[in-house]
Amino acid sequence: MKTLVVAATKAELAFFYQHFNLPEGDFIEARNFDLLITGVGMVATAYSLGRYLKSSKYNLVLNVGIAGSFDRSVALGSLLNITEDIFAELGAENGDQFLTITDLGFGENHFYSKSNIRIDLPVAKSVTVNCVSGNQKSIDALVKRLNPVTESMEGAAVFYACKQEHIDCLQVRSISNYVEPRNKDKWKIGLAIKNLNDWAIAFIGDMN
Ligand SMILES: O=C(O)c1cccc(C(=O)CC[C@H]2O[C@@H](n3cnc4c(=O)[nH]cnc43)[C@H](O)[C@@H]2O)c1
Repeated sequence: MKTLVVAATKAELAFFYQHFNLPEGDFIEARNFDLLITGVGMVATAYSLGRYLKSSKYNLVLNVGIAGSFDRSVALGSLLNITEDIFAELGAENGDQFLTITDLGFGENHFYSKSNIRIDLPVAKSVTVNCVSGNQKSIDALVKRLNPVTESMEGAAVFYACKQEHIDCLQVRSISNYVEPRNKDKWKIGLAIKNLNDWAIAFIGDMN
């Protein structure tokens, strides 16, 4: 059985590709792990994992990527172990009230990582969104309703696919920005990607 390393973009694993001397491509089979680049967002992620998880080859999915933090005490470039992830927008508005897909009786929107592998990083709760939050009113509403630490565009989709296929899953996110009205000049993408790749290289190295 193998580990499947999953990221939304190749750029988020640039140093990992270099370190393991991986060829270009969105699905790569290495000796000790496979790597899958899904594309950004929950739809691309679910489609891609649906294609590749069916092979029954994997005992662990490791989802890695950058993310925004709602919590200003989390330093940009720091890594978090996301153990809980929620599809924040999946449901229905009922005036000022938000009804989750569970409230509507159509399924689940809240997922947990399931793995016995201990990783030495602070744990955090995340939300997964289609639209990166950049409006102070919607940010305040999201924090009030779900109190997340981080936000990504894929995490809960990975947890969902792994739950469907009964495969253990870890999600490690490196904080590239604070969730605030959009100002990409303040994002520390390079630092977040470097720290994420150093961690992923060591993790995969230690496992094999
Ligand atoms: O502009 C670049 O150089 C660049 C390089 C690598 C990746 C990116 C991305 O924008 C990746 C999109 C990816 O980032 C996650 N993300 C990061 N911050 C947030 C956020 O505040 N809210 C939601 N998602 C965020 C997300 O998972 C995307 O897949 C750019």
